[in-house]
Parts: sequence; C-alpha cells; structure tokens
Amino acid sequence: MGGDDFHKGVKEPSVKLNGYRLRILIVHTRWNSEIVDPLVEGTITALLQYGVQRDNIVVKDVPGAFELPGAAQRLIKQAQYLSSADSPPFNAAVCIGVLIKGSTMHFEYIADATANDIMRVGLETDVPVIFGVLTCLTEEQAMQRAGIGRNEYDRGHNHGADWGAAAVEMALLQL
Ligand SMILES: Nc1c(NC[C@H](O)[C@H](O)[C@H](O)CO)[nH]c(=O)[nH]c1=O
Ligand SMILES: CC(=O)[C@@H](O)COP(=O)(O)O
Repeated sequence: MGGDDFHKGVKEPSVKLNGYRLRILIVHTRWNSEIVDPLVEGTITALLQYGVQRDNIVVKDVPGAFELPGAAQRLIKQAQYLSSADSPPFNAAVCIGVLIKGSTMHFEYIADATANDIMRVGLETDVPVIFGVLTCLTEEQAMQRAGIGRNEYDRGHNHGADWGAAAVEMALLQL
C-alpha cells in the first residue's frame, strides 16, 4: 500500500434495532473542532440510519481528548444512577476527538492515557464505549479520516460512520 492509504471503513454489520429504543451518548472534544465536528455529524448520521431516535442521542463536549474518559464515565454512571422510564441509562457511548502530533511527547502521553482509559470506562460501567479518537501525525491525515481531505477527488472516509455503526452493534449485544 503506497502513500497514506487510509482506512476505508469497516464492513458494515447487518444489525437491526427490531423496535429497541437505544439511548446513545456522544462525548466530543472542542480541540480541533474543525475536524471533530464532521466526525460527530458522521456518527449521528449513522446512528439515525440505524434507527436510533435523535432525541435518544445525547451530545456533550469537553476541552480535549484527555478529558474524554472521565466525562464519559461520569455521564454514564449518572444516567445509571438516575435511571427512570423517561431517562433510561445509555446503551452505548462514543468518545470523539482528534490528536495531532506536535513537536513534543505530549501526543504520545495523551493518546496512550486516553485510549486505555476509554477502554477501562467501558469495562467498568459495562456500557460499550467506542474509541472515536483519531491519532494522526498530520492535519491532512485527520481531515481524510473525517471525510474532509484536501484532495477534491478523494476527500477520504468519515470514520464517524463506523463509530456509529459500532455503537449500535455493541449496544444490541448488551440487550
Ligand atoms: N494537543 C491536543 C490536545 N491537548 C489537550 C489535552 O487533551 C487536554 O485537554 C489538556 O492537556 C488539559 O487536560 N487535545 C486534543 O484533543 N487534541 C490535541 O491535538
Ligand atoms: C497532541 C498534542 O498535545 C500536541 O498537539 C501538542 O503539541 P506539542 O507537542 O508541539 O506541544
């Protein structure tokens, strides 16, 4: 594979909601918002295509990727504690951010901590938490993975579509 052949997206699962009303949490960063925002939209679009109702998609924002796991944990546990017929717990969550390598080791430390803690939150809460954090060496790499690449003939693939599909599939596994 030559050049920066980026991931074209996972083969979509053949999941069907079959009447289930899923409630999905999206936590996204404000860092690199010009790339994060299309990823959030791609995730929401995928969730809607799979039959999730828009009022069952809760979207919250945090400063940066390092804050994603803590916010997801607090919001998931809060929903579990305050669970009611009108406000059921979340069936899945998606943490969305974009890390772009700078000139120090900051990138590596945040990427490692964020990835490990997002995994931990999912395991500890028993709510699937999808890892929607791009860890890129250049801005163009990130833009291509948000479907907004500078190449007018190939803008890339919006990974939000994969994350939304994964959230639905993993949520149904929990039912
Ligand atoms: N450089 C990037 C950051 N850095 C900020 C941290 O995530 C965090 O908000 C700060 O260290 C305060 O705890 N965040 C990103 O999401 N993307 C970056 O490229
Ligand atoms: C991912 C980061 O924290 C990075 O953008 C910060 O840049 P730098 O390493 O040049 O401080």
